[in-house]
Amino acid sequence: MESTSPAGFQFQSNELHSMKVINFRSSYIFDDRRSAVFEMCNTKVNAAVYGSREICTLFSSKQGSRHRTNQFGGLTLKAMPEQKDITVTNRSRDNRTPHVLTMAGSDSGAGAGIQADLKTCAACGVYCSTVITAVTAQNTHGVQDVSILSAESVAAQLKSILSDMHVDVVKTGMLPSPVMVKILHDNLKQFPVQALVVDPVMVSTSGHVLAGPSILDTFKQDLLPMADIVTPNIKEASVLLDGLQLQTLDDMRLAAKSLHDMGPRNVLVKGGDLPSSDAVDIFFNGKDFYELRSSRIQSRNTHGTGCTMASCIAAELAKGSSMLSAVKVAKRYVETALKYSKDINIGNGPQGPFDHTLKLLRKTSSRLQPFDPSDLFLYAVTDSGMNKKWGHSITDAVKAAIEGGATIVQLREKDAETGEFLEAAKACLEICRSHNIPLLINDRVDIAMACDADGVHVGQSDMPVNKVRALLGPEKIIGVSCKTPEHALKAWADGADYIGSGGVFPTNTKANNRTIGLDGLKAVCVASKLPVVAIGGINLSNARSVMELGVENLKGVAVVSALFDRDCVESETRKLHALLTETVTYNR
Ligand SMILES: Nc1ncnc2c1ncn2[C@@H]1O[C@H](COP(=O)(O)OP(=O)(O)OP(=O)(O)O)[C@@H](O)[C@H]1O
Ligand SMILES: Cc1ncc(CO)c(N)n1
Ligand SMILES: [Mg+2]
Repeated sequence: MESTSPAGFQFQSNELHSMKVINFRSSYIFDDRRSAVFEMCNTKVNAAVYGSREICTLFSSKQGSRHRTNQFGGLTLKAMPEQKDITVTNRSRDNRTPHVLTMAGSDSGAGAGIQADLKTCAACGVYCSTVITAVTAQNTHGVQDVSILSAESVAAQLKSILSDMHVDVVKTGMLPSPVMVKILHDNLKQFPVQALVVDPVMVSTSGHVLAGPSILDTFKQDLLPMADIVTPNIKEASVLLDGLQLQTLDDMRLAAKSLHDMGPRNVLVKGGDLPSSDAVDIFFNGKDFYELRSSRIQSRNTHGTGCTMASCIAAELAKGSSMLSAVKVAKRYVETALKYSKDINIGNGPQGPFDHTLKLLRKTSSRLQPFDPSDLFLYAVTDSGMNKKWGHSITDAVKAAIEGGATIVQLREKDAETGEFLEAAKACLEICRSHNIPLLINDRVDIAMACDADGVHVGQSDMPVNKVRALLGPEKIIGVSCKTPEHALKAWADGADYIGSGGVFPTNTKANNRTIGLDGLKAVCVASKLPVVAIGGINLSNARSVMELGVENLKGVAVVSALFDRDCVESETRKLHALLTETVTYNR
């Protein structure tokens, strides 16, 4: 069996049973090789894995100085979800602060460059250190001066940070001379990080050249192959592709593919400068294309959107997000920030900055972890009637489900009185947070906001997903019930994070609910660009048939009665968890 980590790194074979690996983190290294950094809770050392995609060699690391250890030499790893002794996951971080290092130019007007990166990371709750490559004199009229820093200064800044601090993700912006790419390469070889986000900044929006033609070959030959994602705008994509003209979404897809062939693992071609009514970006991961669409905000305050987008992607990756989730959150973040600051008035020129820190105005969420599709594996949905029947309090029921192995919880209290529901939600949230399990609220956006739950699940006739998103902000989890491929595609376009599809089997929990069967579920999964959780009448006797559909997007099952219409919720959950774990390969 083979498992793909959230960061897309693959392992095979099964020789590692006694070692518990927590905190998987992929990073690129050198000599065309990828590495992964592990922390072993039993050995209490950091270990890095250097190697090709299949065979990995473990290195241990003490206080930053990495040396090879024979104990792990040549070891082949298997991430085996069904065996709890190896958990390849990116969620446990020992309370370490997620950290992005930005290597970019200073923008005196503070809308783009280093200043945008610092503000974006702050708004995302991520620490940001800085390596300044150039100092620009820039305002809302344009760029008046550029002073490039010496190679020695840039090298010293990078080393200073990387030799001391634990950096999760490096993000690059303005790299005005080829030697800076080499310095970056050499430093990352010595101090590997989880991911490299490359914003191939070349020209400012006002038309000023920020990195001249001399950089082009280095970008193509050295920088792009190192990148986990590269984020060109239309003009930069064109320059990188020898003047290819980009006018349509199909052109952008073609460009994304050609850029991917140059070595980066993911490509985002940004369409901010395309004259269309929506702002559409194309994301390509080497396999699938995703069209990321948001409304175009009519505003002069769009200077620095590109830097902001790349920093937000880096910040989300540093928090442990998968690449696609990071890009989606970043897209929403830019849209929300532009909307929020569309009328602010800074400077007299044609290109104003926007306010990155909008989120500081909101209470920041106390849950740092982003949504991970594997959270949908065993999705527990509560039911007040069932709890009453068995004499369980809602908190006891939630606790028991989590202890039995539930990976996400939804409170579905159809007939609860609002004040009571809120108190119950707050208590459940405390339990979920202590286990690092996301808590969603069915339908009631107001309750979710009042208790700062991790998200909301809505049905087709509840509040529309785009309205829920506007209320909850870019980071919260939104799920939506879908019965058809059309519903699924709309859910993606509206900005949901996952879909629940069913009823797969007949159920008493929901009156007048049409059953779509396994075939209906499969059709939705195949069409969906979002992860899917199956729901409706799923229990110990039929869960296997659901998981064995073997469709990639199907990440788990959502269950009400089979967990909560029982005397012992914990043991029922445990049984279902064990059964699910036994079934087909799934991605964790
Ligand atoms: N007016 C707008 N409304 C909504 N989204 C926008 C708008 N302008 C740009 N975007 C989005 O912002 C992100 C950055 O894209 P853009 O093409 O502007 O990058 P860029 O040209 O590198 O930015 P800059 O050079 O100003 O830093 C993309 O997701 C894009 O779709
Ligand atoms: C310093 C700097 N970096 C990047 C950009 C691109 O927006 C800019 N205008 N200035
Ligand atoms: Mg732009």
